[in-house]
Amino acid sequence: MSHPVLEISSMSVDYLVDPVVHAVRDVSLTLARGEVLGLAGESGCGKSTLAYAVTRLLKPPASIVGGRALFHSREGYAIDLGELHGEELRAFRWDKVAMVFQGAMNSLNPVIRIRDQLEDVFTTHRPDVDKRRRRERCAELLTRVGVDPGRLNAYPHELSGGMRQRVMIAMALALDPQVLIMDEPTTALDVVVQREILQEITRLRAELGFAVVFITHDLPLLLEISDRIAVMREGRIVELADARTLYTAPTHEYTRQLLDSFPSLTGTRGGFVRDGSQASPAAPARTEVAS
Ligand SMILES: Nc1ncnc2c1ncn2[C@@H]1O[C@H](COP(=O)(O)OP(=O)(O)OP(=O)(O)O)[C@@H](O)[C@H]1O
Repeated sequence: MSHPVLEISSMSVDYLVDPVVHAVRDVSLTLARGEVLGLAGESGCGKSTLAYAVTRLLKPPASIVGGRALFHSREGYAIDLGELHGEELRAFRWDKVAMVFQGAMNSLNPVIRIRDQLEDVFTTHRPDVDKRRRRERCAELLTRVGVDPGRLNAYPHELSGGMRQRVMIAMALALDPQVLIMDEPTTALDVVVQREILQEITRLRAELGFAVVFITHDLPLLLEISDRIAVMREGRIVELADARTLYTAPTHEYTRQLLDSFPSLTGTRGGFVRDGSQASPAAPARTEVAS
C-alpha cells in the first residue's frame, strides 16, 4: 500500500484475568493516508481493545503481549507508539492521532464553558498561539463541525447530545491530527443526528486529509462511509476488503453471516449507497455471489 499513516503489526492483547482473555490476536492492519477504514464485528470481538492498544490507552488487567504500531508522519518520520511515554505520549494523542469515543460527549466538564474547554487544548498544546488567535480558532472549529460559534459561551448541559458530540469532534480536530480514531462515536445519538455527524466527518476528511478508523458493529453504516472494511471476530481480522467488494463478494463465511444479520442489506439489489451514488448495475448483487 502506498503512503501508510499507521501500521499495526501482529498486535496481540490479553486481559490478565482468570482465565486469561485473548482479546486481540495477532492483528496486522495498515491505514493509508486519508482513508476511512471501518472496523466491524460483534460486541466483544476486540475492536475497542485494539483501538486502545494502538493509542496506548489500555489499563491493567489489559496487557499488550505482542506486536507494535508505527505511525508515519506526513513530515516523513516514523514513531513506534510503544516507545512513547508520559508527556510525549499525551502530546502525540492530540497532535497526531486523535480519538472520539462513544461516551465522549459526557467527558466535557459540566461546570466549564465550551469555549474554555476548547481553548484549553491550545493553551496546553500550542502555548505559542496568542489569545486572539486561540479564540478565532475555537470559533472556526465549532463552525467546521456545524455548531454555531455563538454557543461557545454555553455550558455543556445547554447543548443537545449531538451538539456535545460535535464539540468533542471539534476538539479532536483542533490540532490537525493525521489520524482520527472513532469508536462508536454516534451510537448514543438518534439516527438523524448520527447521519448528519457522519456526513460532517466525511466532508472534513476530504477537506483536511486525515485518515479515519471508524469502529462500530453497524455494518450498513460502515458500508456507506468506509473505503475499506476490516471484519473482526474473536480477536482476529477475518476479512479485509474495499467496502464494495466486501458487500458484493464477501469471502469469509462470517462476513456473510454478519451481512445477513442486517435485513436492510439483503435482497437482490441491496441498499449499497456511497457518496450518494447507487451501486453500479454491473455489480453483482451480494446474494448472487454468496455460496
Ligand atoms: N477489563 C477487562 N477484563 C477482562 N476482559 C475484558 C475487559 N475488557 C474487555 N474484556 C474482554 O475483551 C474482549 C474484547 O472486548 P472489547 O471491548 O475490545 O470488544 P468490542 O468489540 O469493542 O466490544 P463492544 O462493541 O461491546 O465495545 C471481550 O471478550 C471482553 O469481554
